[in-house]
Amino acid sequence: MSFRCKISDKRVIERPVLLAPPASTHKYARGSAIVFSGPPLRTGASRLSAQAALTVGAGLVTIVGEYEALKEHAAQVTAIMLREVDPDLAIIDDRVRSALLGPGAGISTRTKEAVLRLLQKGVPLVLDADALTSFELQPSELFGALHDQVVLTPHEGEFARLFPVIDLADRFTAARLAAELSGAVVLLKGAETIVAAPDGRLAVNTYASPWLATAGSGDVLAGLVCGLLAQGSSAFEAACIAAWLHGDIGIRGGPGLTADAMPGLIPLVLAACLDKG
Ligand SMILES: NC(=O)C1=CN([C@@H]2O[C@H](COP(=O)(O)OP(=O)(O)OC[C@H]3O[C@@H](n4cnc5c(N)ncnc54)[C@H](O)[C@@H]3O)[C@@H](O)[C@H]2O)[C@@H](O)CC1
Ligand SMILES: Nc1ncnc2c1ncn2[C@@H]1O[C@H](COP(=O)(O)OP(=O)(O)O)[C@@H](O)[C@H]1O
Repeated sequence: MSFRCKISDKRVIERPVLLAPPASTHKYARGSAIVFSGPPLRTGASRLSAQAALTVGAGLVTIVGEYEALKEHAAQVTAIMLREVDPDLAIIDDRVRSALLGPGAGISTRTKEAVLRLLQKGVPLVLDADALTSFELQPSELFGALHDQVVLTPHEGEFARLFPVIDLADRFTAARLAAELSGAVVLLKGAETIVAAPDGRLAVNTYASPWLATAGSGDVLAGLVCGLLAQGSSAFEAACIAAWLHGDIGIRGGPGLTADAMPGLIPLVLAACLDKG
């Protein structure tokens, strides 16, 4: 594992410690991640996620999608690989350590089916945005298929759609109940981000900035979680570390910060976390 997660006695997430990869490492040892693309003209969100996953340290990141969508990505990315999606998801082979689905995916039966197929693969998984909202009418269908290496990353709107029975007035209790109900780690986004695991672990990230409230910011966060899962962090730790790193991106970025600029700040954030010992 590349990061040590630190949480205070008061359940506040602290600066994580980044361990440099061993001299003998190679890109597959650092972890291979898959990010699912949105359809043509909706590819930006998944691209932001993929850039964040790669920059936070996954050894390889592949964007998977339909051919016309990949053409858009090809005009924008270089280090990130592109592969056409196949119906059986054979792309999720033994080397793949994490996946992300939802940013820009579209709210549809197609997205729902893709989520359920992906969950059957058992790979550590981040479900964000439209992958959550697509289950608004039948959340139990999603909950029945989740496993404990899944991280759900709703903002309050998405949370209310997926967990209509849970009152958001107390966000700590809401996140804890949602993790229990769904059986997955829940990262509830907002000015304070709460992370809850089905086994009762709970943490909060207060180290953030309102400059993070900008379109695509959550897509970057989802990509960070995916990139950390690829490197071997557990679902709960990946969510906690990502929330802190994302907060630091916001603090460093400050006024004028856009999601496009966020991946470029990640190396500075990582350098400040690097274990010098
Ligand atoms: N560059 C891009 O391509 C971007 C694509 N995005 C994608 O656009 C799609 C829609 O995502 P959105 O999050 O905009 O919209 P949603 O489809 O989640 O709906 C937004 C609605 O949710 C409600 N809501 C309640 N609490 C909220 C909160 N805390 N934050 C935001 N909305 C809240 C509001 O009523 C708002 O009208 C997703 O697939 C997302 O990944 C966005 O992430 C923005 C950037
Ligand atoms: N006022 C705020 N203070 C700190 N962080 C915020 C604030 N508002 C939003 N954020 C963070 O910005 C991100 C927004 O994500 P999201 O709502 O999914 O946007 P998008 O869908 O456009 O990517 C979340 O990580 C959230 O925690």
